[in-house]
Amino acid sequence: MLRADQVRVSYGGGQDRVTALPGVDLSLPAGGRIGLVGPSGSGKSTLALVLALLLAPDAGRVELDGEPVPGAGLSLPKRLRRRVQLLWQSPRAATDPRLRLGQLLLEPLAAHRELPPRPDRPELLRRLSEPVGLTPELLRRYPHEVSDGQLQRAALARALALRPGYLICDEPTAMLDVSSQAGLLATLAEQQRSHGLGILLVTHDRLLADHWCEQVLDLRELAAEPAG
Ligand SMILES: Nc1ncnc2c1ncn2[C@@H]1O[C@H](COP(=O)(O)OP(=O)(O)OP(=O)(O)O)[C@@H](O)[C@H]1O
Repeated sequence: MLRADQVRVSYGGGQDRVTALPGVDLSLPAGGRIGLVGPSGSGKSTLALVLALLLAPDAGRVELDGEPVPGAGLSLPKRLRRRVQLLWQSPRAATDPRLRLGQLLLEPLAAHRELPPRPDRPELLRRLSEPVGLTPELLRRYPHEVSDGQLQRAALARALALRPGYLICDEPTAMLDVSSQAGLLATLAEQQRSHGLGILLVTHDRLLADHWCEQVLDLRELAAEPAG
């Protein structure tokens, strides 16, 4: 279970202070599929960053499989960081344009010193890319040589490379056309089933959330007091 307990986040200071999350609870079960909806500015992305262990809340706590998470980002031990991954809305903003897709997939493994010897890498790349439908030919291309849908698939394979227990998806289909959206959601569902991945789908699209998720939470109802 990945849990946010009375999580509070503010940005800025003085007159510019904005309370993005006023004290919010959310639980994402291992192997569960939870939707998070709410209007623009209600704090969905902020809560996504907190749950992805990238932003430390001002107050409240985050718990990962029963263990309190002490802080966020690079201050956390690698063994905690690898357990939760984030799939961003824009794959172009989230990927290094100088790396071929195959290199993008292997990068997290290199960062965690888990890259196998060179002769074993083609097999590893095949294992990472096949479930998301990327061909070896696409893996040789740079991000500017592929579509948004193909790049988002590479971003998903990259997020799954370290075999996380939880995946936070912040509007992952917003930049994609309808057929790429359906393909990505089908791949996510398959990962949930086959690997017991817990998935939080952040979206402004209530219909999509109702259709795809086992439970849908509205951030306005989670907030203990109105954001402002
Ligand atoms: N880095 C930041 N600095 C200052 N204010 C911020 C920052 N990030 C978000 N905010 C503010 O915090 C509030 C919540 O923003 P957030 O992006 O979490 O909402 P959201 O529900 O994801 O919105 P959207 O659906 O438009 O992406 C908003 O009022 C926003 O303007």
